[in-house]
Amino acid sequence: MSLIEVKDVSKEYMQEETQFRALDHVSLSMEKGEFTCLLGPSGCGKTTLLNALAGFESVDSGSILIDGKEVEKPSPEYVTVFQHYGLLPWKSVEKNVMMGLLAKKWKKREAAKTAKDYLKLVGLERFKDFRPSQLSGGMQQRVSIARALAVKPQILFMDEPFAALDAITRLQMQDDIRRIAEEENITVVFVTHDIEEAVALADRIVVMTPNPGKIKTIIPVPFGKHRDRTSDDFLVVRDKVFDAFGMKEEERIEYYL
Ligand SMILES: Nc1ncnc2c1ncn2[C@@H]1O[C@H](COP(=O)(O)OP(=O)(O)OP(=O)(O)O)[C@@H](O)[C@H]1O
Repeated sequence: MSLIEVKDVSKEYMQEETQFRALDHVSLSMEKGEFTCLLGPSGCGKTTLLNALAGFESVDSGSILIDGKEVEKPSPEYVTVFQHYGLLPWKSVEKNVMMGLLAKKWKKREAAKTAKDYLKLVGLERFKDFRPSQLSGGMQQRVSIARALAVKPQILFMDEPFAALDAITRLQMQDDIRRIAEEENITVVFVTHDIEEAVALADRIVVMTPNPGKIKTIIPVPFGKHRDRTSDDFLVVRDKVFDAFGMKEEERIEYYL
């Protein structure tokens, strides 16, 4: 059995007195340790699906199972990282990272040690006494990732976590999260609308389309650890994704002829 199983899930919202189908018969499974990107344009239901997986939202029909159990509410085994870092501004970086551990009734000294280890993992050990406002956006997102990882989640849900970062920091963060997920054997479900980001990160890319939100296709990314954004293999997979969205250059040229 797969770690995550989404079976024939549909979800509708009321919009101006009409029903809007945000997810339409979505089925999908994800294996332990797999890095899955949910990719698609705005409004295709990526966040709705992620929130349903993380237990923040219910679905109208179908089922979502994690480890064989129906998802009914958020679980401490699964942590979500959002686009906005959600750090407490009055607490130090270290104390922010310790929060989840203290909530799990860890002793202060052990929580501080683990927080230090994870701050090291994201390259921020020497900033442990800083306040979040003294850090750049990329550094703050690293702190929120350290906080998420410190509780050793089985699954990490990430909703466009790098969307607010500059292009260079974003590339660096992509490499970091891919490396950390592998090192810690974490199952990651990552929402993005950036095709290159999905190819750089995923083991499998779930291509979604809107109106109603559906899975169009699933594209495997056979690179494992080695992700060279300039390699021919990378461009081939990227092309496949463009193709899935009907955006390939040849098609456009043909159209203009
Ligand atoms: N609470 C809500 N009430 C009404 N409609 C909603 C609600 N949440 C989402 N929707 C609608 O459901 C559709 C899917 O939204 P969702 O946020 O899942 O898309 P998305 O693919 O994550 O988009 P984006 O990339 O812009 O974040 C959208 O058309 C949105 O307007």
